[in-house]
Amino acid sequence: MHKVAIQGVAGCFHDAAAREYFQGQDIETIPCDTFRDMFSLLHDDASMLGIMAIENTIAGSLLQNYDLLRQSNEIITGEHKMHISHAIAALPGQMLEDIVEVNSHPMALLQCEQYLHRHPKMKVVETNDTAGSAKMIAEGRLMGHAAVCGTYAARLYGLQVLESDIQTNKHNSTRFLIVAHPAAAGCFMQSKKVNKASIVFTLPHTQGSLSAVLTIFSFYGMNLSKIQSTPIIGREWEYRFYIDLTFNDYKRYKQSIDATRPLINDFKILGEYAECNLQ
Ligand SMILES: O=C(O)C(=O)C[C@]1(C(=O)O)C=C[C@@H](O)C=C1
Repeated sequence: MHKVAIQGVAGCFHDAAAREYFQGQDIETIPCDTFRDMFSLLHDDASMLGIMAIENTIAGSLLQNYDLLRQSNEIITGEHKMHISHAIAALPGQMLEDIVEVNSHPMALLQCEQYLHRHPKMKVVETNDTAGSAKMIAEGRLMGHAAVCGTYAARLYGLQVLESDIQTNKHNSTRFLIVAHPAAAGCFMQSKKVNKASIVFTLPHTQGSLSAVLTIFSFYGMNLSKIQSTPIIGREWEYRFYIDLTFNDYKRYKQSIDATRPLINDFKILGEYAECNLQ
C-alpha cells in the first residue's frame, strides 16, 4: 500500500487527485496542514510519497511549491492533471442570501474570484483547504458561513450545495506533481516512459543569457512546455528559472542538458517522468 501525503483533509482536491493517479491501487492519504508540512513528513519518512498542486489554468502557478520542491530532497516521479469544479456549500437550510463569510483554500478562492466579486456581502476568509472548510462549517454548525469546495466534499461533510460550477471558467484544471525520495522513486513510477523533465537553474545577468539556453533546447528538439521564474531571495531583481521540457528522445534530452550546463548555474533536475496527456 502507498502512503501519500497531501495538503488538506479527506475529500479535498489533493485527495481526489491522489486517488485518480493511483487508480486501482491501495493508497492511504495522510493529511497535512500546509505544503511545507508535507515536505517535512516526506523528509522524515522516505517510504512515503506526496502529491502537490503546481499550477492551475485559472489561478496560475503555486510559486511557493516550486521553491519547496527545489529545497527538498524529493524528486518528481509523475504528474496528474485534473478538472476542478467548485461549489459553494453551507449548512442545510441556509440560503445564498444568508451567507456572510466564505471559507476556502486561497487557490480555490482565486479560481472563483469573479463569482465572489459578484457577491460583495460575502467576506472571503482563507483557510487551509476546501474540504477542511466544509468540515469546519459542519462540525461548528457555522450559520452564515459557506465553503468553496467540490460537491464530493460538501456531501461528505453533510453540507448542502447552494450553487455549483462557480469557478471563473468551466475549463479549470490543476496540474499536480507526484514527489518521492530518490531512493524510493522507482517503486512509485506509474509508467516506465520518460518524456518530460523539470529543471531549475540561474543565469548570469548578461545580455541574451536566457535566449542562448532556449536556443540550445530548441536545437536539440526539446519542447518547452512551461517556464516559470521566481525571485532569488537576497539578490534583488535576479531570478531562478524553472523549465519543463517534453521530448521523444531521451538521449537528445541528455545532450541538450550537457550543452546548456556551461551557460547555467545552480542547476538541478527536479524530475524526469511521464507527461500526463489529460487536458
Ligand atoms: O483545498 C483543496 O481541496 C486542495 O486540494 C488545494 C488546491 C490547490 O492547492 O490548488 C488543489 C486544487 C485546486 O486547484 C484548489 C485547491
